[in-house]
Amino acid sequence: MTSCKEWGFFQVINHGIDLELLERIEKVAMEFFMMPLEEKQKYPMIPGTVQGYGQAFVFSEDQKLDWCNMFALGLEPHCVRNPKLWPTKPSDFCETVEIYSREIRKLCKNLLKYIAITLSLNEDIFEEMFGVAVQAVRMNYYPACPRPDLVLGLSPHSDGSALTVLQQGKGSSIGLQILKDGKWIPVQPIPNALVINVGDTIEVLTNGRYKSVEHRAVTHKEKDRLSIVTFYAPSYEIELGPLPELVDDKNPCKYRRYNHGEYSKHYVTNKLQGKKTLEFAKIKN
Ligand SMILES: O=C(O)CCC(=O)C(=O)O
Ligand SMILES: [Fe+2]
Repeated sequence: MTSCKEWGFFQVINHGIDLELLERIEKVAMEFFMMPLEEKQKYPMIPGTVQGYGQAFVFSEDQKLDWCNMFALGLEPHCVRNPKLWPTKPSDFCETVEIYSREIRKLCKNLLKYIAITLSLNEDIFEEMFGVAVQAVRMNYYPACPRPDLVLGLSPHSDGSALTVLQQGKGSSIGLQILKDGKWIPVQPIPNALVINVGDTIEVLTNGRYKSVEHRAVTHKEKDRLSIVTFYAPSYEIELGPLPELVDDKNPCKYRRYNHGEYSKHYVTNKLQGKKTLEFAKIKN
């Protein structure tokens, strides 16, 4: 957790999730991506939205695209689900996503407790504030790329979530990188571990004690890559800003209060550009 404050991310090995489940989710994700295009296109990501199969964060015809196919689904609360986008094939896809999501949700709740404890806050502070937390999953498939020097797998960004749980596919190429002191550092996968990213929402709530991590994905010449990414965030209805307990003379308030739904909308309607979306919340002197 201490390294997390400095780095904005960490890897958990003792996450308590059955390794068989981690394998199962990878299997159904890969089976989905390996289906013929016509099959996947039955679940299209409509431009300007982030659910379904396709490429998110595309806003103009001359934008250089990332080398990545995505398939994303809203999960919780149920009102964020679009049932038309839940695939019928592979046949165990939906069931596996449901079980996986339930386990990841428990993990997120636990991790938020630990974060609260490291800040000497009531351990339930985030849970009580978040309401029914919003959860979504995004599966990213990066095919091998003949010119990795010319195109990124996923452009630099921080996640708008409170926390993100990122599972790197077994046998995938190494592709996730984080920005630290102006340098891109590859995240070496630890077998069976899950990567946890601090998202923008935790940066705001903790008044910058925890900082969201800027990260990107690179492609590989010969190997493809899969990642399964869960975003965990407060309910869209809540108003949030730095916790008063973390604001004082030495730590002046760095972010304004805002509605989380508005922030989410701002996030998904802007290109991925490092931590630029967080400008939305920053108090400028
Ligand atoms: O594929 C990865 O490792 C990064 C994915 C990611 O950052 C995202 O989906 O937000
Ligand atoms: Fe991300």
